[in-house]
Amino acid sequence: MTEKEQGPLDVVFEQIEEASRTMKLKDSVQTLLSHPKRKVEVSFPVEMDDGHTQLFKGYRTQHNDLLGPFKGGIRFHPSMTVEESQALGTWMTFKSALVQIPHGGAKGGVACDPSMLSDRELREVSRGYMEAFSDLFGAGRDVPAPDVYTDPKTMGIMMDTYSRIAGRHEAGVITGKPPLVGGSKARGAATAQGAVYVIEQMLEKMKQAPEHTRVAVQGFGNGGQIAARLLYDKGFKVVGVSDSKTALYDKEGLDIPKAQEAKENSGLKEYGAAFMLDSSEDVLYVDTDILIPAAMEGVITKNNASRIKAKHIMELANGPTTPEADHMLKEKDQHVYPDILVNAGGVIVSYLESVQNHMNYYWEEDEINERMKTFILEAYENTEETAASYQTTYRNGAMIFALQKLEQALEYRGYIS
Ligand SMILES: NC(=O)C1=CN([C@@H]2O[C@H](COP(=O)(O)OP(=O)(O)OC[C@H]3O[C@@H](n4cnc5c(N)ncnc54)[C@H](OP(=O)(O)O)[C@@H]3O)[C@@H](O)[C@H]2O)C=CC1
Ligand SMILES: O=C(O)CCC(=O)C(=O)O
Repeated sequence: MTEKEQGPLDVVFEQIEEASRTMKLKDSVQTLLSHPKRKVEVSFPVEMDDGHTQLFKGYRTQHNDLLGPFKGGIRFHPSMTVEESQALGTWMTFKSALVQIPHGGAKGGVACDPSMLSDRELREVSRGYMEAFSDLFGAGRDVPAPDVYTDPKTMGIMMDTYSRIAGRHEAGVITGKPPLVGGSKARGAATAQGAVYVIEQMLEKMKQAPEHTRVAVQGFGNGGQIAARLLYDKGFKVVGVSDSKTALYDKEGLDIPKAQEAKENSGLKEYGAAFMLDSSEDVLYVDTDILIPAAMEGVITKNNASRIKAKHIMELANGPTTPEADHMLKEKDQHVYPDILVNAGGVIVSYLESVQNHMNYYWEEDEINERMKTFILEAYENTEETAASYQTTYRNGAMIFALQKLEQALEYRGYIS
């Protein structure tokens, strides 16, 4: 199989395999921790604006709930499949275990292109998905959240749908809701904010100032756009950004508020033709200290890893780097900070949102961020220490730490002795 054909499920299986081999995990335990508890595929009808009824396919993989209720986002994307939900759900299990929150892993989504749907159609797709999975979801069972092309509004509609079915207010069924209807004040920026804490910690260890640090970001949505802005506000030189259509580059540093305004209006191209790279993908290859892939899986492979110049790759997206690319980058002394650490701010604040929903009492943004920072920086230290003790990569260190926790949970819950 060539690297190009390696899908996210092959990637996550290979990552588990490598970590298990390094820590000499028993085959039987590896098998228990690799396979999902449940994979569900549904079809549900939606009446479209032109009067015809369209069938949509929805997915949810509940990978593992040893440490607590299943947890993980819902993605609306044309390429969504049950295999992708399994891969993403598996990463969620490892992420929750690494950052030590009491949750398991899951992920789901709908195969659709939200940019082609009206607001009403999108609302009906959101309601249809929640209705189809209402038996699986619930606080204490499986608590979804936003992912690619879903947002707080989607979460609010899904919470409302579930509450209607339950016949009572059920804020805790989903996280990432608008704060007015039970959301956390910090969840919107949490994924990016968590990555910023990790980046700042790394720079502190290297004694490097933000002003002398260049960053390029692939993806200009919830994760990428907010990360670019937070880093710009802290004085980093954000030399490159991209979305699915356009990449911008300025070696002197882009004006990120201006790029955000362009994105809000007609698109990143409005920033100026002089700053546009030939293709959106080219943002990966610019001269930068830190590269932040913040879009989709499988963007750094054996076919292009040799073109990456960044010394540090901070995976804000899930699964952007394939195992072969990981090894090529390591050979060139380029460090990959893994997704399950770097983008964990989102799920940590989601967990804190669940806690607030249970208490029905809501903290201020700074308080939530301080709590999240403690979780993510502890995970950073555990990743580094585990990697050092096994003389391996940060990815492998993070995976090993998570496997150790999950193996312990198997024992404590009576599955192994
Ligand atoms: N939202 C969250 O809380 C969390 C998200 N993540 C992960 O972060 C990543 C991004 O998610 P999020 O920011 O929420 O998603 P969004 O939907 O908010 O944004 C996605 C961004 O990626 C861009 N994009 C899509 N496809 C490509 C492509 N092929 N090349 C370049 N850019 C592309 C989109 O472009 P355009 O604007 O043109 O559509 C958009 O700017 C995903 O891997 C997700 O799983 C991880 C943890 C939590
Ligand atoms: O906030 C959550 O519960 C999960 C977010 C997510 O899908 C992810 O971390 O990939």
